Amino acid sequence: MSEVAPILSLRGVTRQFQSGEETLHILRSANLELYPGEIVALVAPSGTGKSTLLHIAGLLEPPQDGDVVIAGQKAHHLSDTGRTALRRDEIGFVYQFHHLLAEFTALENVVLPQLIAGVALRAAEERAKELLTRFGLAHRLNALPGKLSGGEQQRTAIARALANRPRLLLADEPTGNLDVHTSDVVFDELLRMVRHEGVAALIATHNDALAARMDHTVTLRDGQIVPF
Ligand SMILES: Nc1ncnc2c1ncn2[C@@H]1O[C@H](COP(=O)(O)OP(=O)(O)OP(=O)(O)O)[C@@H](O)[C@H]1O
Repeated sequence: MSEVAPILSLRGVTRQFQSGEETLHILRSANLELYPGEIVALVAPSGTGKSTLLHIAGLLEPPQDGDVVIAGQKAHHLSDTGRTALRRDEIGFVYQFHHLLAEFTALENVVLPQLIAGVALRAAEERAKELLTRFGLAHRLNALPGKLSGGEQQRTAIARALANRPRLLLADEPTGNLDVHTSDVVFDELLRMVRHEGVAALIATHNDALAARMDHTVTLRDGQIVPF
């Protein structure tokens, strides 16, 4: 039997920014391996590079050095189109703010990424209903985002991120915009859903109690990804 391969590998990933005269060494040859179904918390102080790391892992920006490997494919060997397809097919993103399309209903927001990926309308609607129902939103399918509560908006955004059955979920403070109680509930639902779907997840949070619910925690120290 072959060994299980990581769904995400970061190898020697380096990213620096120029701030006036100063060079900020945010990632210094950082390494990480995330295996299928593994749920890892990324907890580090503000400004240490969590969002930068998630952007690079999600192929939204390239590192200055090093490799990002998603599902066995080296991102820098791919064309722009290839990277876009890999991102669309394998990666779901959840941000602190939901970024739902305001003029589309909750259902349509979860259907749309599937249509873009080539899924037929009826199958996309089935999948969207299944996900939204699992998030307790069966009665809100036709609501516009502006009519949803903050928790409902974020549940819809999570359903959208999972719609195309990604093998990797990247989340940046996914409940950071919600009140403490709602954050707690939505976070539990997110984890339950990620486990149910067998998705590997890297989730940045400032909240140690939320981090403790994941499989393990890493942090950023001197530009390296290390166990917390
Ligand atoms: N495009 C950019 N140009 C210059 N500096 C940047 C750029 N993007 C990020 N930085 C700097 O890099 C550092 C890391 O930023 P990043 O947003 O990754 O941190 P973070 O850990 O996610 O912070 P927070 O928890 O506050 O969201 C910060 O000092 C930030 O100012």
